Amino acid sequence: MKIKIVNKSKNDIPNYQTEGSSGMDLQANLENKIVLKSLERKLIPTGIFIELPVGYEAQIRARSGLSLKKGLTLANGIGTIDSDYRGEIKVIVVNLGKEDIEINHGDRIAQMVIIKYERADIEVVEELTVTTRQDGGFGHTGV
Ligand SMILES: O=c1ccn([C@H]2C[C@H](O)[C@@H](COP(=O)(O)OP(=O)(O)OP(=O)(O)O)O2)c(=O)[nH]1
Ligand SMILES: [Mg+2]
Repeated sequence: MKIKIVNKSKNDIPNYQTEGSSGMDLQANLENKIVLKSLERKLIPTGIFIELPVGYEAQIRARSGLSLKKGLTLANGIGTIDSDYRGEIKVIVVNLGKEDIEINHGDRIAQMVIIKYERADIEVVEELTVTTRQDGGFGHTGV
């Protein structure tokens, strides 16, 4: 599938790092470096604007290396980019580590995965169908 990208950043367009990567890395587009204190969160611009076909979303996800090594993750878990959004893609980072984290221009701070989604028509009912599980959850089958 194809998406349209406008690149207003001073970085290259986002790209897949390996043949089988599902996410393309997003780079920070910054005039000055940002320092994120422990538990601090900030909105990081990318300078990237995309247009997705209807029926597709983009998910912004943390990069595991940064999460593990520095505690840099996303405050919104997974960011959702709607197919009708035409604004700049921004990344809501949070420092879950104890040390300050420096973010410099060009740093690959997150990754973007393009996903097909369904929109549901809602049928309001009085009862749901019975299952073996019923309301069991949250570890009711054991850990
Ligand atoms: O990590 C993110 C999450 C969202 N967005 C942009 C694209 C998305 O289409 C829009 C709205 O995101 P979302 O629906 O998650 O936020 P909201 O708080 O529900 O805002 P809105 O009322 O504008 O939908 O913000 C980003 O750039 N980065
Ligand atoms: Mg919303």
